[in-house]
Amino acid sequence: MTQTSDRDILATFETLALQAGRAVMDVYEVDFPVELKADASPVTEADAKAEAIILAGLREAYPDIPCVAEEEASAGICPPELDGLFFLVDPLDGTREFIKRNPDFTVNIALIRQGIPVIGVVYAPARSVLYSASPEGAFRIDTVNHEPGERRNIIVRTPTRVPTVVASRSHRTEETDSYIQTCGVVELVSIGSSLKFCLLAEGEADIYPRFGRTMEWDTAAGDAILRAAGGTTRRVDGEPLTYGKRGQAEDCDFANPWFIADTKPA
Ligand SMILES: Nc1ncnc2c1ncn2[C@@H]1O[C@H](COP(=O)(O)O)[C@@H](OP(=O)(O)O)[C@H]1O
Ligand SMILES: [Mg+2]
Repeated sequence: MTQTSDRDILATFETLALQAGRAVMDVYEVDFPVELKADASPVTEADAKAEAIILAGLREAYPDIPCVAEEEASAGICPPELDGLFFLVDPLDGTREFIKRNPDFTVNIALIRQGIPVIGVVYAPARSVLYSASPEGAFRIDTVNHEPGERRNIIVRTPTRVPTVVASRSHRTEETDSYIQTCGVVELVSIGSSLKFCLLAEGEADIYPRFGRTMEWDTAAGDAILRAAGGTTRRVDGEPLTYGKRGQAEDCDFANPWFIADTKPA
């Protein structure tokens, strides 16, 4: 695929994420019911509306590229073949934050090529910031009323003497806490959602250890942004995290192993 078409894909991602973010905020600003999925995780109409906007847009623009999306996967809907190139969509990451009215929640769209997240957008509509990345670089875009504003290049920072560690706000585990204790003196920041990757990508944090459950759609877009900004995400054995792990033959799994994201390149 050419650089030009990477650019087209990124532009499509940005447009769809901004549209989905607007729909998410329309729900956020009024009272909304919360349902529980089969795995007991919460879901709202914002998740469904945002996913419908993103999937319709991706399928119209790129009908040949399969899409794996959180709400479809929860309903058992998965493309039969991924063929080394597919989209991963988490329409509302940090649903618990959304429900608690904490503005960390994000809209996430990624392109996976041969197991690697190469293009991604993460939009935090309640924070008015869109992160966007392709092999050409990573950007932070301030938004105004869900329209793109100033765009600036971002890169990871050289680790500071007292590193800043980011961890989940709502899903911390004992194993993550034990790992953080091995890091010595750190500044600890708790954030819900894929914004953790973006803080590393823009040089505001140094390490994101996740010794607990995540799915590929939770991490792919943020991981793409981190990689384009100079960092990467590795399994605990040190190998870069890969995508397209669909589990047993026919099912939708796409679970990640534990990982550590940091500011060192792959
Ligand atoms: N016990 C649990 N209940 C719900 N989601 C969980 C969970 N443990 C891990 N997760 C995953 O953690 C993600 C949020 O991560 P974080 O806490 O870093 O924001 C959730 O994404 P969703 O909000 O998209 O469902 C979900 O996939
Ligand atoms: Mg998620």
